[in-house]
Amino acid sequence: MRAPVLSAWFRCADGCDFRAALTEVVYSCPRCGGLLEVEHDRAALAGRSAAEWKALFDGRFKLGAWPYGSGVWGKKEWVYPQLADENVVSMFEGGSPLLKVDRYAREIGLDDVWLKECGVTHTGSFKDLGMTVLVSAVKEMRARGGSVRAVACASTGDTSAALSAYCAAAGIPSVVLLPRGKISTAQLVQPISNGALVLELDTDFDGCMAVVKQLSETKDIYLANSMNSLRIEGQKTASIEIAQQLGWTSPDWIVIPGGNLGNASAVGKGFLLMKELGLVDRLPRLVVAQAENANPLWRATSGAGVRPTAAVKVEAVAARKTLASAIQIGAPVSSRRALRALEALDGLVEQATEQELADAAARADRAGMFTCPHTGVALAALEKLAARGVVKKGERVVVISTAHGLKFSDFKVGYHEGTLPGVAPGLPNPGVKLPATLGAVQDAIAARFGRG
Ligand SMILES: Cc1ncc(COP(=O)(O)O)c(C=O)c1O
Ligand SMILES: N[C@@H](CCOP(=O)(O)O)C(=O)O
Repeated sequence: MRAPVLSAWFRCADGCDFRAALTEVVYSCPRCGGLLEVEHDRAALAGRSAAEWKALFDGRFKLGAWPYGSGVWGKKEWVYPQLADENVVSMFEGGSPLLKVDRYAREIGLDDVWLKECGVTHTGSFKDLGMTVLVSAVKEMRARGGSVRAVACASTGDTSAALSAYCAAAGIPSVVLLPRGKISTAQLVQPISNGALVLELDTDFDGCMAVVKQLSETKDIYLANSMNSLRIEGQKTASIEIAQQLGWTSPDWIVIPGGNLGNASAVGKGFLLMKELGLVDRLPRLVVAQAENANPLWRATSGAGVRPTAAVKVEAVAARKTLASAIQIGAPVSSRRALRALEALDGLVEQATEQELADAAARADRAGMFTCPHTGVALAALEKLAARGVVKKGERVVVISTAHGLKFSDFKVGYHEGTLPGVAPGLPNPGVKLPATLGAVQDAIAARFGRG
């Protein structure tokens, strides 16, 4: 079979006829101001059958000649087909485990729950999936003599970690704008270590986002946040991977935590493309979970008794402090994209209090996981939906775990020591401090498990 010629380009996601090459420095539609999306030549993609695509992707999965063993670049034809291989900047991202979490499922009254561990990756969060694409695109632009001098982002910690690592690997300068004192130490030290210019601003994430948008108006500083739709192309491979790991089937539900809301649209985009090209025969339903302290999408939808559709308008809120610090976002840039995905995937929006997210994360950990607080938000949402009978026994659920729990060790320690503000831990397990004697140790074992 002769391989079809594939290509992708930017187009206005809000329906204007604006179109631009992926090597152009542009993030929103110059005509209507809407965000862009990457469009693929879908007729050319349909030139290969579903069986051929599955065989190609399966043959490369976590194997194959560089860079095709990467979970993202193993699907290069669906991501950025015309990118030169020598410009790919990859850390072998993707290919993350999909765990069947039976003990946890039983505890919450379900029986087919899976955890997609997107945090088990080079910089410890799902942001690597999109950042490999964006930084590779920048490398390609610079190789062609483009004007980009540095790449910049606003961040609550994970985007900045990914940006700085990929830029360091490529030898491209990076600049990160962080809300001072509002991200974990582990996240702060990542861009510092990778040599980024780390700017800690006296504001919150939304304030940093406003500054970085202005900063990137000059075409020499390239914007790396998910409003840049190149990121979405990489992130959408997580949904393709989920279907692949489930034997090319869709689960009934996908549950994700939402902040700036790029990832909700990425999940939707991946499933819609797979359905269109026949790799799966149905779509999952999508749940976006927000922290109650930073819940603009929830307020505009479930909180107002309104079904999430593209017509809904999301008002910005002042995001309050939450243990799920990476989603402390009040003015999500991708709310329109997320609403479109929610509409297409018959989705709904749920929220979780600090107590609920902390206990849900601890419950999952007690069943062998090690979840970040954002994944705690998603799990708490799932627990509430299961308790209300919206998600039912017999239905297959995939929860996307977005970051590694080790980035949030203060959250874990605080929970078990009972020092988290506003949280009375339901499942505390603090370390037991003892004198160094056999008797003391035997007594502690007996106190927990009884005498043998
Ligand atoms: C760990 C983590 N989980 C979830 C999210 C939410 O993703 P999104 O901003 O794409 O909604 C973020 C970032 O916002 C994050 O860093
Ligand atoms: N949680 C994010 C917030 C920015 O999101 P982005 O996907 O739009 O870059 C972070 O880690 O910075």
